[in-house]
Parts: sequence; structure tokens; C-alpha cells
Amino acid sequence: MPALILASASPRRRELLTQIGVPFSVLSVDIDESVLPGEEARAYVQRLAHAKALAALARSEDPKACVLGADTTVVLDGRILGKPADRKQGLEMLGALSGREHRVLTAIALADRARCEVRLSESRVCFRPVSTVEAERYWDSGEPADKAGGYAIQGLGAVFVRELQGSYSGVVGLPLCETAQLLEEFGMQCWSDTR
Ligand SMILES: Cc1cn([C@H]2C[C@H](O)[C@@H](COP(=O)(O)OP(=O)(O)OP(=O)(O)O)O2)c(=O)[nH]c1=O
Repeated sequence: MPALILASASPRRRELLTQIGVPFSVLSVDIDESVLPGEEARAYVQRLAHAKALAALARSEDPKACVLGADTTVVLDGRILGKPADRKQGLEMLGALSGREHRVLTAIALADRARCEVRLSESRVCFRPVSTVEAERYWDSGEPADKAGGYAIQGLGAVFVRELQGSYSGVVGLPLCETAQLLEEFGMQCWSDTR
């Protein structure tokens, strides 16, 4: 079986990949996450997942390495909401998401020396109205700062989520159904080593 490397600094992604019982190591990479002029959200997350996987593959010395990269973004009215830069932006994001439906896109890319395959998971999340006071209290919890769209469905932010259509693990940062399928395509089986 090829050695799987997760190209991510995200503890959420580590936990999710651990959940499906595949052995892996971690090699985080720092890439430029700027949106290109006129770039559409789906193209953006797929490009970044691809870039993360290839950057880690280039750093790995294992010729048989298989690298998994992922990127998550929140999309509201076609607008890409990444991680909030500061409190002001975090509160603006929550205000914009309040009482409305948005999309969460997570792209995954799996690459070895011969090929790179990308998959996209798209979910719809509906927020109940969030008051300014609640948004401020939520920001002060520290949770939103490093999350796309400024919230975490797996944390305190769950109280805002009225409805989810799609992949819960995808919203958290790593869509496990698509990930497992892609791993199988590359000859890796989930939970094969856990019995
Ligand atoms: C919407 C949402 C996002 N997020 C997180 C997932 C991602 O970690 C983060 C989006 O940022 P990303 O740039 O996708 O990932 P990252 O910088 O955290 O990690 P790396 O690039 O090293 O893999 O937002 C949640 O944890 N919960 C949520 O509900």
C-alpha cells in the first residue's frame, strides 16, 4: 500500500482522516490562497486543493508517496468567504450569513508521482437569524478566527445551523465519502489496518 501523506495543518482534517482508519503522516504546506481575478468558487477550491497536494508531494522524498490536499470555502451569493482577517470581518461574515442559506465547498486532491485526481463536495447550510450581540459573543469565544466563513459547524457554531444538505464532514473540512472513494482508486483501503 502507498504511504499516505495529509498535506494539511488543520487538526480537523487530521481527526476526520483518523476516523476512517487509514494510516497517514502529515506534511503541511504554505501556499498562496489569494483568489485569482474573476475566479469562480468551485475553480478556486479545486485549484488550492490541487496546489496543496502537489506542493507536499514535491517536498516528500518517498517515491511511492500519495498526498491528500484539501481546501474549504464558504460561498454566499457567489462571494467567497475565507477565514476572517479580523474581528470586524468576522462579525460582518456572521451578519451576512444570518437567517440565510449559503454553500460550503470542499475540494480534495490526491496525487502520486503519476497522477492527481480532484473531487468536489458541495453542501448547503441554512443559518437561523443571529443577533449582533450573539455574533460578538461568538467571535469572543475564539472559535471563528481560523474557520472559513467565520464559523465551525462542529463547535459552538452548530447552534446557528438550522439545516444542512450535503456532507457534514465536507463542511468540517474533509468529505469522508469522497475521500474514501479516491483512496480506493489509488489502492488504499479504509480501516484495513485497524482489525
Ligand atoms: C465552514 C467550516 C470551516 N471549517 C474550517 C475547515 C478548514 O480547516 C478551514 C478552512 O481553511 P482551509 O484553507 O481549507 O484549511 P486550513 O488552512 O485550516 O488547513 P490546510 O490548508 O493546512 O489544510 O475552515 C471548520 O472547521 N468548520 C466549519 O464549519
